[in-house]
Amino acid sequence: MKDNVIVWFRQDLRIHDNPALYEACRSGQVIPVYILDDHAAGDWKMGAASRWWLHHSLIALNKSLGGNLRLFKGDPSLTIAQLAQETSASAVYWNRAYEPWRIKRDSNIKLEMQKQGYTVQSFNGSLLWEPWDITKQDGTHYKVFTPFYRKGCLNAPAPREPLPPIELDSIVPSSTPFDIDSLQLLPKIDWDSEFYQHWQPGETGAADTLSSFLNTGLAHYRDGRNYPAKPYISTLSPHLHFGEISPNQVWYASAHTALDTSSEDALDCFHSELGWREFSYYQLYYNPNLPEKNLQTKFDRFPWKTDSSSHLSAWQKGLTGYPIIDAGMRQLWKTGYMHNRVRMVVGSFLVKNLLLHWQHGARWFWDCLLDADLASNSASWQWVAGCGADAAPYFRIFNPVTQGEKFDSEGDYIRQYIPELSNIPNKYIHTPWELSTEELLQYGVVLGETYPAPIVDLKHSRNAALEALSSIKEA
Ligand SMILES: Cc1cc2nc3c(=O)[nH]c(=O)nc-3n(C[C@H](O)[C@H](O)[C@H](O)COP(=O)(O)OP(=O)(O)OC[C@H]3O[C@@H](n4cnc5c(N)ncnc54)[C@H](O)[C@@H]3O)c2cc1C
Repeated sequence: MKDNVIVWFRQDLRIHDNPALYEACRSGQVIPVYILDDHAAGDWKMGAASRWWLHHSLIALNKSLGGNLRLFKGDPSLTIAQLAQETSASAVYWNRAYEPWRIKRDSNIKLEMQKQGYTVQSFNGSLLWEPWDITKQDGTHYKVFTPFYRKGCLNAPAPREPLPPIELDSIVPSSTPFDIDSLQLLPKIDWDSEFYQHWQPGETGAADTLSSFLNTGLAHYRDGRNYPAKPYISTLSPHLHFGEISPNQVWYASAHTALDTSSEDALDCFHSELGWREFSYYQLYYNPNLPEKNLQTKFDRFPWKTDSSSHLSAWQKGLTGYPIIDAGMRQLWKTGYMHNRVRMVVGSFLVKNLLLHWQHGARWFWDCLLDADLASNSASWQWVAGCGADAAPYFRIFNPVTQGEKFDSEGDYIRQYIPELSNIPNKYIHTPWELSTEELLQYGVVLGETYPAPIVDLKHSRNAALEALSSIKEA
């Protein structure tokens, strides 16, 4: 008779290429479990959009596990110890997670369970390279992306190839019903209705999304990825965040497709974006304060505005009067996602034109993004604000009008999310205020009524940002 092994699912909600599950299936009878732990997560417990995704992803995972996923809520150290006793398990396996609160919690659980005689093993199920495997020649860690990725990662041993499929005939049947509603993950207000049109959480949805990207997006990715109305990005981020697909599966599947279609150039670009994901985790691992503290401490003196409420609320609601900003913020609210180019532009606008602290933005994204990820969100906001490790220089201020004109020249993205501007001609779609009141009326727009007038002047706010920056330089 084989031993019982608890497999603790976390951000690896898949059965394929899941190292912990794979090893457990080889060595024993599997007891699969998911535990919602809002307590240890503290300030970074999952936001509303992530909870929606998790709800559906767990349903999909439970189906793949033949209805045998055990669900719990609370302190995992107690849950696992109790479950191990009840099921006479001899081992606990999980795939590693890298949030500081998880590292702390998991290390304690490992120690405690080992003391009690259990075998505890953790595996790499969500990164291409472990942070501690990528170091400079002098043993220190990288601070800048390009050398991290090109010298560090690409010269390290290649990422592990996806594991062979497993037989799931060794799962111990669950005696308790799968009560997903007990986790209370779905929003109480009806705000998620559009999510269903855009997303299919779960491993099948992840595989379909990857396959559609490989068929139609990858070859155009290098340039196409900058245009928010074009279908050349993968939209894999929530699937990757919840581990419904591994980065290894994505890395190797895209490499095979690129080889078949001679798209090596596009592949290099796509792989380097996966590299940014690795770099975000790397930064979080070496800077556990990344979500809360400026990496460049001189930004601690930055004179952020404190009377934030009206501008912040206009930004959150997509009512700033700058069409590309408003389209992005509305895309986020409606679909739980925002295109990367637009994330950078709305981030720059919040931090540089409105002079609001990047943490306001990071918090709002945390609640609204389906792919909200502590590593990528924190590292990206620090990058946008200019205070991160390898950040966009603070003086590089995205101009929302020129960004819109360059990357959405026909206004397709704007019209999709701001229907009240849909009749405005392309020439003015990014600058409706340049039309006269009569002309605007012709297109059904009354500035300040049907669509807001710009809430700040771009030139003045840019100068104010540069002045604020020079104040921290001189201090
Ligand atoms: C202010 C700001 C906040 C962000 N917050 C998050 C977040 O919470 N979660 C998140 O997953 N990404 C975040 N990103 C990074 C990026 O915008 C998204 O990963 C990307 O838009 C997801 O779309 P996609 O899957 O189509 O990406 P693709 O372009 O198809 O890229 C493939 C994968 O590579 C990874 N990736 C791509 N770009 C980046 C990047 N710049 N940084 C890290 N990983 C990247 C993602 O896992 C993505 O799914 C943020 C970016 C900014 C500017």
